[in-house]
Amino acid sequence: MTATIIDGKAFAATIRARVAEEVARVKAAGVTPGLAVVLVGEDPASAVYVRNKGRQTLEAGMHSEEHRLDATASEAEVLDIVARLNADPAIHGILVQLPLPDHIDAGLVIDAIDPDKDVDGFHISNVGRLATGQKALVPCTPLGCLMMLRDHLGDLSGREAVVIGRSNIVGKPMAQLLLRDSATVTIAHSRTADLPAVVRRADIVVAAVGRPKMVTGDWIKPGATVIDVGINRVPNGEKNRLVGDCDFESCAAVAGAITPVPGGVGPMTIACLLANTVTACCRAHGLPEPEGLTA
Ligand SMILES: NC(=O)C1=CN([C@@H]2O[C@H](COP(=O)(O)OP(=O)(O)OC[C@H]3O[C@@H](n4cnc5c(N)ncnc54)[C@H](OP(=O)(O)O)[C@@H]3O)[C@@H](O)[C@H]2O)C=CC1
Ligand SMILES: Nc1nc(=O)c2c([nH]1)NC[C@@H]1CN(c3ccc(C(=O)N[C@@H](CCC(=O)O)C(=O)O)cc3)C=[N+]21
Repeated sequence: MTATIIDGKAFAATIRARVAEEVARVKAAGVTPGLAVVLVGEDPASAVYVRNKGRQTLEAGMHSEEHRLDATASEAEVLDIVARLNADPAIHGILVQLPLPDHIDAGLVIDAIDPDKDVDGFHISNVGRLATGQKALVPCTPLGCLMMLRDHLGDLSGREAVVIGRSNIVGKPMAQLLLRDSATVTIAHSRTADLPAVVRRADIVVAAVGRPKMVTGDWIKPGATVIDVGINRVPNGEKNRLVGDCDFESCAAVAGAITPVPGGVGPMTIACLLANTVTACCRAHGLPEPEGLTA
């Protein structure tokens, strides 16, 4: 069997086109959705992400701003910028790029963001709202994965899903979203006993580990849908190359469908960030919410 390749890049372009339509509608009502990104220090791994984000925000017709601070900036300086953005009526979405330098408490900074502007969905109230089934802003990477799964599989109810990784930004919210869609969810991590056997049960595998090509084809149930969240830079001659957490060749030989890296989850993450910004803007102004762009 050879897997269908789920084209995240193409799917993300359709989401961004929908976002642009919604931006036009909101602008006609007199509001321009605005996204602010806060960067502390230079993280080379995040450079492409940040560049693409800024460009695509403008292309969708939104207002975009970047606030760059030196790596030596104090926690108080970061909190001060967040406070100003919270109070700024032109800003509907705030994203503080992670990781932050070690001397800054990331949890403190995230929880200082107005939850209604927290387009990453990392604030403790959004985490709690998602977990309790209330209206929330949902983390972009899991939201993008969910959209691809629904698009490819339709109804997810009753399906066996295994999420590998339990981070607050990917694994845990992914599991919450799958649970909300009535999948039977297992969260695996570094202490999971016999991980290959656990993954072999899955109709849906979401790999969010950060280990290049860890998941191999012999772990995959024939016909399963594999979502590869991993973004790993590995040396390739003079340059670096991006690979996922799944060994694409061997997994694609067994899976029913698989996302590539690059061109899978990454572009969907950015598209969902734009979608969350329009959603936050509509909620802030009491405008009807976009359809099909939320979880
Ligand atoms: N495409 C995109 O838009 C995005 C991609 N990413 C990528 O996704 C990957 C995961 O990111 P993130 O969640 O932030 O990473 P974290 O490092 O925060 O979490 C990794 C998780 O993987 C688990 N893990 C580590 N080693 C193993 C192992 N050998 N077997 C099983 N589980 C293991 C860890 O378990 P434990 O908790 O026990 O330590 C942990 O829960 C990275 O490659 C990252 O670059 C991240 C965000 C967005
Ligand atoms: N507050 C915060 N929120 C995040 O969502 C967040 C973050 N911090 N810090 C870093 C991680 C990583 N991340 C990526 C998003 C898109 C691509 C992406 O577009 N990747 C392209 C390729 C990019 C390339 O060529 O390097 C792809 O996979 O096709 C990658 C990585 C979001 N993150």
